[in-house]
Order: sequence, then C-alpha cells, then structure tokens
Amino acid sequence: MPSIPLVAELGAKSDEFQDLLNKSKIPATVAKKSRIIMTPEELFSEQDSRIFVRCRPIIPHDNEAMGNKSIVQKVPDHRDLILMCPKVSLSGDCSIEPSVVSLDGTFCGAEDTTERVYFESCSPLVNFSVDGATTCVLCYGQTGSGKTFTTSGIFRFVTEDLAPYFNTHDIFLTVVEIQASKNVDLLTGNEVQVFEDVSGELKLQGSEPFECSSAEFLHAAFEEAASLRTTKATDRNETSSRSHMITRISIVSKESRWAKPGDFFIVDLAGSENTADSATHDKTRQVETKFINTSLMTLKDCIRSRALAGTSSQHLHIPYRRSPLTLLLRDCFEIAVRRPTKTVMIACVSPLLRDSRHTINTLRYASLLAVTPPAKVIAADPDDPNNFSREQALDFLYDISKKMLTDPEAVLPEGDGRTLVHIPEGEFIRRVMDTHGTIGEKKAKMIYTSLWKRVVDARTKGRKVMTNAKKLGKGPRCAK
Ligand SMILES: Nc1ncnc2c1ncn2[C@@H]1O[C@H](COP(=O)(O)OP(=O)(O)OP(=O)(O)O)[C@@H](O)[C@H]1O
Repeated sequence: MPSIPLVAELGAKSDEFQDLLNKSKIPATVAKKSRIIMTPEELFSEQDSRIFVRCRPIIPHDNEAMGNKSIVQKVPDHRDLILMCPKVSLSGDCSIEPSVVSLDGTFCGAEDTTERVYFESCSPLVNFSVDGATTCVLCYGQTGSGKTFTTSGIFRFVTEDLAPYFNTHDIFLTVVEIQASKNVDLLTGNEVQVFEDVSGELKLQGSEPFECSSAEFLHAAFEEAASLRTTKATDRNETSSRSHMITRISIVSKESRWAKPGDFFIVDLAGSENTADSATHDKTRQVETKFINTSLMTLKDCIRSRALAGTSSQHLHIPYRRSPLTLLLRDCFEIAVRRPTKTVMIACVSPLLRDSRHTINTLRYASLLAVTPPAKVIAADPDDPNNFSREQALDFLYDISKKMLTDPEAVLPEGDGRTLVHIPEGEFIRRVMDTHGTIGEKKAKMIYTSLWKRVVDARTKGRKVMTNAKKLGKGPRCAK
C-alpha cells in the first residue's frame, strides 16, 4: 500500500494536488495490471471471503467542486482499484502516483449503483443462507463514506431475492444495535446480552427474533428498526451512526423445521474517526469514539488472526469474545466451523483528496480479509445431543432415564435434540414429574444431569477437534 503525505502537507497543497488529479489519467501500464471482474458464480467457488471497495460520489455536504476527480478510480469491467495517490518529494514537488490495489471488485461514483454493488458482490449469499450457511456482509469505513447508504440498499435487494422463499421457509429478523454502554434490540427496544451458553450456542438474551410473513413486511421492519438507531452529527456526516448495527435474517425451512437455520448478517459498522475528527467532541462523545475504535480494532484483530490461522500451522487465538460485535459474528472468524460461512467485506471510502489517509487505512484494514482461505467445515458430532433427530432424542431420553421415562414425547412434545437441550432445568423436571408419577424430583434431576453430561462431553470433544483442525492447518474444504 503506498504511503501518503502528512495531513498538513495535504491541506497546504490541496489545490495543487486537486489540479494534478483532475488532469491525471490512468497510465496504460497501470491499467494493464488490473484484473477482469469475476462473475457472481466465480466469487465463492474457491474462497469464502471476498473484499470489495465502494467509493461514493462527491455529495453537496463535502463542499467540493462536483466535477473534481476521485482519488479512487477503476478500469471499467476490471476488479482491482487504481489509487491516485498524492505524493510530495523531498524538494516539495507534488505529484499524483497511480498504483494498483488488488481486490475482488471496485465500485466508483454514482454510475456504480447499489443494485450493481449487490449483484456483483453479494447476491450469491442469499442462496447460500437459504441452504443453511452463515453469510455476512460487513460495511466498514470512515464516517460519512456511505456504509449506511450501502447496507440499507443491499438489505432491499436481499429482501427482493428472498421473496420466493416465504412460502417454503419461516423468515425471522433480528436487529441489534451495539453501543458503547449497551446492546439494544431495535425491534423491541429491549437491552440485549450477547454470550455463549454452556453448549457453546450463541445467545442474545433479551432479543426477540421477529417473524416476517412477506418480503414487504421484512423490509418495513428493517426500516423501522434502522430509523431508531442512534445517530449524531459529526464533522463528516450530519447523521453519523455512533453504533454498530447488526441485522440478522434467519431462514428456517418449513419442511425440516428443526434443521439449523441459515443466517444472513448485514453489518453496518460505526464510522471510524481519528483523533482529529473527534477533537471537538464532548467527553461522552470521545468515550463513544474510543469504544467504536476499540471494537473496530478487535474486529481487525479477529480478521487478521483468522487470516494468519488459515495460512500457518501455528495455533492462533481469534479474540472474538472480546467484544459483543465480534462474538455475534464469531462464525465468520472461526477457522473451523460447523456450517459453511461466506463473508463479504465492503470497504466504503470517500473520493476526496483530503480523506486520502482514511482511504489508505480503510484499504489496509480491508485487504487483511483478502488472504482468507476457505474455512473448514467440521462435520456435526453424531454423539452431541444438539445434533440428534427427533427420533434419536426420544430414544436418548428413554436410555438415559434407564427406561423409566416410558413416555419421552411428554417431555419433548415437539422438536429435536437441539430443542431438548434448550429446555430449562425447572421446566424439564416439571414435565418429567407431571407425566411420570413414578419419577420423583431427585430422579428427574438425575436424568437432566445425564443429559447435560453428554452435552458437555460433546463440547469438550468439539473443542479438541477444532484445535486439531487449526494445528493441522488442513481439513475438508467448505462444502458450499
Ligand atoms: N453511493 C452513494 N451515492 C450517493 N450518495 C451517497 C452514496 N454513499 C453515501 N452517500 C451519501 O453520503 C452521506 C453519508 O452516507 P452514510 O450516512 O451512508 O455514511 P456512513 O458511512 O454510514 O457514515 P457514519 O459512519 O457517520 O454513519 C449520506 O448523505 C448518503 O446519502
């Protein structure tokens, strides 16, 4: 990644640089280095993560001449970005040096609409999620660079593509805002705690997934939630989002109701601001900025460790438990996951010369994802009660009760192993005692303990399998 002049130099020579930039052309030798765009089908055939850049057009709020050229350019129908980088020589001469930044796709200006961004970067993710994968679109970038504009547009196209599935699938929406002080479910207003339960399942306590009966309903619910998000004016954006917004669409097949749902995450990250941007903010705002930058740093650490873990034989810790943001997205960072994962990072950047530093930092951050190898899918453990079919779960109950539970369906009236594991202890004991007169509280508790022993054993075994997969640095390729 090229280095660029200091902020003071950029400011002092801004007119000279802009003049040079407006006159500059992409040299044929540089243009030749940019590779042809990939088709949506090619995107995820060999890699699970893809990285794109979207450079917004100049907008009136920028107070810039609308005809000014952008520092981010591309060769039409080519994927790599051409960065028109400002340079100052030791003798003080200014120049614009074009360089190629390797990416999976570049979108520039008003001509590259959100529809195009969606189609060329993340449209295949919808079908992956319908088939049970975890997919994620993350928008990262400087405040005012177009993250909210892009995520809300993408959400609209995802909803349209999901429309045919409302007959065959139950579709749920969860929208969580992660703020400095708390996490809030934007659909219910409840405070949300994010944690992993003893079985290793991710929990969003306080959050209520919202069942949506149609694409229109899904879109309206998202719009309503997004309108409640915390925004404040910053120097760079009148309505800057001062929180991360994680939208999860869970897609559950109606035919196999108890199969694990597919999840489509759309993440609008809070805008990164540097110290200069927030210098005029009050103390609360500075705390907020610190929180945002720290959580973005954790996200960066997770992305970096994930990339390194995939290419080295060393065991690397991926610190996703350090922040609710990364904990919620943990499947995207695990080197070995239980179901296929696909991630798209859209780095949003500004076209302005004065934002060159931010733009380079955003590109550096985003390019960490570019080396990510495919995650390895760990086959579901057949001994883990979480993975039992309904029949297996009923037989299991009968066995662990030493054949005392003659009517296991009374304890598990519907659902499979996963449902069984998630019956709270008090409820489990009540169901056993109410339906089996011969079983007292002590015995009912023993049955519950036996059930959980199997869950904990499976979890310990699962951890060992994951650690070995990471150590080996090889394993089965992602199926989808
Ligand atoms: N591709 C685009 N085309 C036209 N206008 C855009 C585009 N991208 C962003 N904008 C405009 O730029 C402004 C800032 O965009 P947006 O609020 O999406 O930025 P952001 O990155 O989410 O900022 P923050 O991090 O501060 O929330 C908005 O007025 C938005 O309409």
